[in-house]
Amino acid sequence: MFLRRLSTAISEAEKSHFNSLAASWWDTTGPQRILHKMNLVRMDFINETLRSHVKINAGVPDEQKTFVPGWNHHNVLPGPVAESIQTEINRRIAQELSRPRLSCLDIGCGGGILSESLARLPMVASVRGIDLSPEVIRVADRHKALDPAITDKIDYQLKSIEQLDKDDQYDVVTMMEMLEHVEYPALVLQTAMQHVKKDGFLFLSTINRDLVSWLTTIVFGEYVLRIVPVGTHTYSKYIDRREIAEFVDETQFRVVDARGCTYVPLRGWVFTSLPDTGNYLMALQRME
Ligand SMILES: C[S@@+](CC[C@H](N)C(=O)[O-])C[C@H]1O[C@@H](n2cnc3c(N)ncnc32)[C@H](O)[C@@H]1O
Repeated sequence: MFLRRLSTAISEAEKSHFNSLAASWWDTTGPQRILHKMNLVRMDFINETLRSHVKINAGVPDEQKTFVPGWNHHNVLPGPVAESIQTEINRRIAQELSRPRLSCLDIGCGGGILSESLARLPMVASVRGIDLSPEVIRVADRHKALDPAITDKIDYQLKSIEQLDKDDQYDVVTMMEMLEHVEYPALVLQTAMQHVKKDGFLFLSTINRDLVSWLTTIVFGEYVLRIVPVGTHTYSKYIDRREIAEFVDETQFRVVDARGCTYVPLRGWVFTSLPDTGNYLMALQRME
């Protein structure tokens, strides 16, 4: 078990499974429809986290930092502040949120559902999407060309996480619905963390190993409702949120947020307050 969690390779069966889904990746009523629907909650999660951690004094010379003593350069204020200061802070937050400045890496990007949404955020300057399935990268590349507003912001590359240049670092690294498909998640996670800049974020979504997730993702998702093809998931590859926390070096990263999410028929994906049951999202921030 321990060894399984230390190497990174994806099995040939998983690889050909994703290649076979490539053609229908962008069909929002097809086999990947659950990823399309899920993308709404994951973008809310990413957006909220980035907005609440905007550094509005970044790049401002010390003498121009007019704010209250003890303020920690984030938009978190100690105690009551004058209205004019709050107005100035709000102005700078809005300015930062509309300035394209963040570089993103989307690991296991598939056909680019998340990569494209990231590229549409005004604060994002560039997105690199990597995946080891040639068919899905081809589909991602073709699809981004449909929207000139994002075409030049995204760069897709056919490569696995292990093939990334060691020195490549990004403000935001995402790894959505990927860890439950690799043979050895601990090393994949640790490799992903190496590519996060100081103060940057790693966002991931995956699935706990429990009865609820077995019932929702495999029994109902694959066999009863046929939402995803049979064989999409392997229960033994699911990873508990607590296991992820154990893989993380606490001197380097802190868990900023962890939220459960679940699919409600006729409503779509919603957040739950149960990150230890079923599907979940996590945000980690690099401190060192
Ligand atoms: C379920 S799909 C998720 C796609 C995308 N992240 C999303 O949520 O929309 C998982 C993807 O991870 C890719 N993948 C798995 N192991 C990988 C690795 N070691 N390096 C790069 N991509 C990998 C697969 O080829 C597949 O396209």
